Amino acid sequence: MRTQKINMLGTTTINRPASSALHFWSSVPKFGTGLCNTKRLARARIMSLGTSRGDPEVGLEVGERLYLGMDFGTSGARFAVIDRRGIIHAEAKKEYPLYLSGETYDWVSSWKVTLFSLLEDIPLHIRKLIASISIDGTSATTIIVDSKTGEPLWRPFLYNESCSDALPIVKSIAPVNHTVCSGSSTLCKLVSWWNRVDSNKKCALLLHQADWLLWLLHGKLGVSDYNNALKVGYDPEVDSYPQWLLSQQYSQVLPSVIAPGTSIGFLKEEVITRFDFQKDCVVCTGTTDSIAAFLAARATQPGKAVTSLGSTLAIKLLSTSRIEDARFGVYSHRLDDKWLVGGASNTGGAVLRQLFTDEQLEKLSEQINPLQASPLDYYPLPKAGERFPVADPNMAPRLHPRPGNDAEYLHGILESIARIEANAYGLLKDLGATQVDEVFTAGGGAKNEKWTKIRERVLGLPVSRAVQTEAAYGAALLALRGAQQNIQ
Ligand SMILES: Nc1ncnc2c1ncn2[C@@H]1O[C@H](COP(=O)(O)OP(=O)(O)O)[C@@H](O)[C@H]1O
Ligand SMILES: O=C(CO)[C@H](O)[C@H](O)COP(=O)(O)O
Repeated sequence: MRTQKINMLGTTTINRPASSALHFWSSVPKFGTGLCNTKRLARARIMSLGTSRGDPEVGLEVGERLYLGMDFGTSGARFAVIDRRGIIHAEAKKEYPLYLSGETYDWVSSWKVTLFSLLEDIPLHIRKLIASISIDGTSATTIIVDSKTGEPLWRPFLYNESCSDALPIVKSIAPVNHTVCSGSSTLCKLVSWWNRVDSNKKCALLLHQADWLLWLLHGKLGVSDYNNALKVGYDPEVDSYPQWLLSQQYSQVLPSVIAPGTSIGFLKEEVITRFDFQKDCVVCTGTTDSIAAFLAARATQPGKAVTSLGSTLAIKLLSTSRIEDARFGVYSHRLDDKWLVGGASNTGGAVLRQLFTDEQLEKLSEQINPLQASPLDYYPLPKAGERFPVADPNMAPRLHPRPGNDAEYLHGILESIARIEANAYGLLKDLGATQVDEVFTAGGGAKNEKWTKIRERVLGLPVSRAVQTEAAYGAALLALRGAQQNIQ
């Protein structure tokens, strides 16, 4: 298992952002990887490794605390530790160890091992200052667990798994084109499991990946957040499960739901002891990975959007209107008093990783002229199945004809993914969402400046790398908010 230490990100002068409709998110100053104040960074690093003696230079006051965010993405997990100003004091990432269990991977073991291994990677002096923790995970990644022990009763359903067998049943109970009316929805996964002859229904409880990981830390089974619970049918507008769902027999397995970044309780004693956390360290509800990436980007005005170019392409557009239409894989997550409209395509980095290493991507991208359109027309998918802006579980990948020159091939793939992104934003506009006027990029693809220029040309919009590109930073902001609410 490889732990890759990401360089400590620099800090810039504290920007007091203009007032914004998004409450908390605009109250934490923006820090970026931009003009790094190395002196301040160096002192921050010293401070975070020493005891907190307080230092006006980097803003750490005596006794000041830190906030831990963890992102469990598709290919690996990351953490970021920030202070109340948003300065990063430690971060790292780790690929999942893979354990084969018969024909399939034991993802639950991979996630659990990675969780505790990353906690070990946080320097002890920083761990001792952490006041709250939050975790984001891949959306609709579903684990059915024993409601008494928390142990999984079945293998997890991953975020992009489609349980089309359950779709007719789900469509028969849910409103037309509701978010759950997609084979990859959490509700389809639950119904598919419930209808299995060997499902142990008596003591079952449904959790999402982030919920289960957080449970390992706080020990209170059955708590989720209204972002993760959206795709099982939770209605974040009325803050409850709808009656058409509560009247189903399997509603007994649904978790309770509270807002993201809400304190659930203190760390379990065994976690405090094992990792030397403070006894007053709280664990807060999390969110999904693409929402955490949106939070990290600090976009606070309607019309701003974040495209997460990770293994998948997940789009989040801040909108004053709520849109949902399962025919196209479009749904709206709640963010305080606004809506994050979008969806997640299966195109993205996973296809690139099937064809090129990260080093090859860098080398080949250098040869691309982003201002020149590629004539190649692909629909890049890692395997059959697409969720958004086309919702078709049988959609086949299109990656041919392959030119002899790999740089040309990559150019065609990057441009084709950009066209999918442009179609997605056009669809959101046609469905009535606030018109996008600027796109920030998160995820591994955000580092590719040639791709950013291709996307800017294809989208016809300003496209830039988000100030913070890691979802773990967004999860740390949730932990910070949870700690501040806990004090009030
Ligand atoms: N230079 C690059 N250009 C485009 N994509 C890249 C580049 N480097 C890495 N990637 C892609 O980034 C993806 C990993 O991003 P990440 O946000 O870590 O994904 P996830 O969180 O979904 O696991 C990989 O699929 C990889 O192909
Ligand atoms: O693609 C994914 C994994 O990275 C998830 O589906 C992504 O989280 C999008 O889901 P949501 O919009 O609910 O956050």
